[in-house]
Amino acid sequence: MLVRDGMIAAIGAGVADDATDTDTDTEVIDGGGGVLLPGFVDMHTHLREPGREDTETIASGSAAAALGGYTAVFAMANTDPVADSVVVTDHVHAVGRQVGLVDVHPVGAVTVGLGGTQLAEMGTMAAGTAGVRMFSDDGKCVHDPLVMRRALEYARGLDVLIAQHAEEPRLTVGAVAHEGPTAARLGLTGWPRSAEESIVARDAILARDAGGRVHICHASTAGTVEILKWARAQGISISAEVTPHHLLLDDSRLETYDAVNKVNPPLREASDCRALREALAEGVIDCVATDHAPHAAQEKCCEFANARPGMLGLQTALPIVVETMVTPGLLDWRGVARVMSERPAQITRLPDQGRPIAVGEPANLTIVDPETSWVVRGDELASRSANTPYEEMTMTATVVATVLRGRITARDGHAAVPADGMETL
Ligand SMILES: NC(=O)N[C@@H](CC(=O)O)C(=O)O
Ligand SMILES: [Zn+2]
Ligand SMILES: [Zn+2]
Repeated sequence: MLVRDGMIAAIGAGVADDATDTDTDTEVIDGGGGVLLPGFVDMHTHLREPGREDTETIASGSAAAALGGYTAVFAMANTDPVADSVVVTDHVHAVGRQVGLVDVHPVGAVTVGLGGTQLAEMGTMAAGTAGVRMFSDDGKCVHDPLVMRRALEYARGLDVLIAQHAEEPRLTVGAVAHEGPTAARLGLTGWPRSAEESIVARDAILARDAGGRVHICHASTAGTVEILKWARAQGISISAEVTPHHLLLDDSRLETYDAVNKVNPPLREASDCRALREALAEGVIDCVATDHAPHAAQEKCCEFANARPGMLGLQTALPIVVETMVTPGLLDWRGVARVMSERPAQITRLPDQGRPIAVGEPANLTIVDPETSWVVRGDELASRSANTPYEEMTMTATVVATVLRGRITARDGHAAVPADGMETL
């Protein structure tokens, strides 16, 4: 494949040789018989800037994304200050462009300060230079049904997406773990499946009547899958994502009380993992999103009940999709392109991501070596935090290179220097 001016210029035997003969500046990447995919798109990333730059910056998170094979990420709004105004969303977008390792699309908050009562100025955020196209109070649920209804009505008019963190707060007071036999035995307060499912069902019905598009963040239960099937059959505009950790891990991980396994929604049971994998294979769940959630060591190395929920995800997503979906035969590589790139780009209406690999298309690409294994070490990841539940685990499938509009943003485990030479990495 020949890439020129950020676009795919030619594909076929010999095009690279011809190019290097005529232009000595041409960079050559030998794919080594690996897999060429459209660059991944993450609908759910926490970059922690502004406010908690000690745990992640837009630069460090962008490097992690490029190393994970991503060419676009959506940065959630639960920063400090909250991304509930055009000042913050345009700032995040501008810094993302300056860094230049991945397209950073800020997510706008649905309600002022994630407070759940007063709608944020979605229209001005959508009209800003960032062109915000997705709104979410993620971290908190838009639990008031009237506020959610209004948000969906406005979203319809603006043609933007509302992404819901589905958690009925009255059912999760004090909850820190999946409600089931494991939590009962360990003495941890339970978070029932119904806390998620009741909101998913309610929001499907609200979206039907408002005519807006709703997206379900981090689907975690078999019951959510059943509700999604029902809603789709009704023709409701609903989409959903699943995280790598909910595909791979279950609540047996909590035995050690190590808070690295604490996450919202909580790790569920093995039967839920199976249902989520099948739903992703069948397209009932549209895509994989990381919910990359960096936290400082002191926020994780404490009593389980007091630890912050969330885990790193950008650099480990692909090998987990390979392990849970490709190796068991649930998805082929075409399917990986669908769930990691094409569907998230379609849901968020990104025009230049998740495109076919063809002449005239933008060169947003990921080259994967499906055979090579590596060992996860939190302190070696590009993130400023190290809260990975996969410490010392061997992962198979390695990102050889990531290309953003023709520029190599990651290669052989090294992220490119940010576009303007920023030193904040
Ligand atoms: N997933 C998490 O456990 N934590 C997320 C918030 C969220 O996604 O709900 C965070 O911001 O840390
Ligand atoms: Zn959430
Ligand atoms: Zn999140």
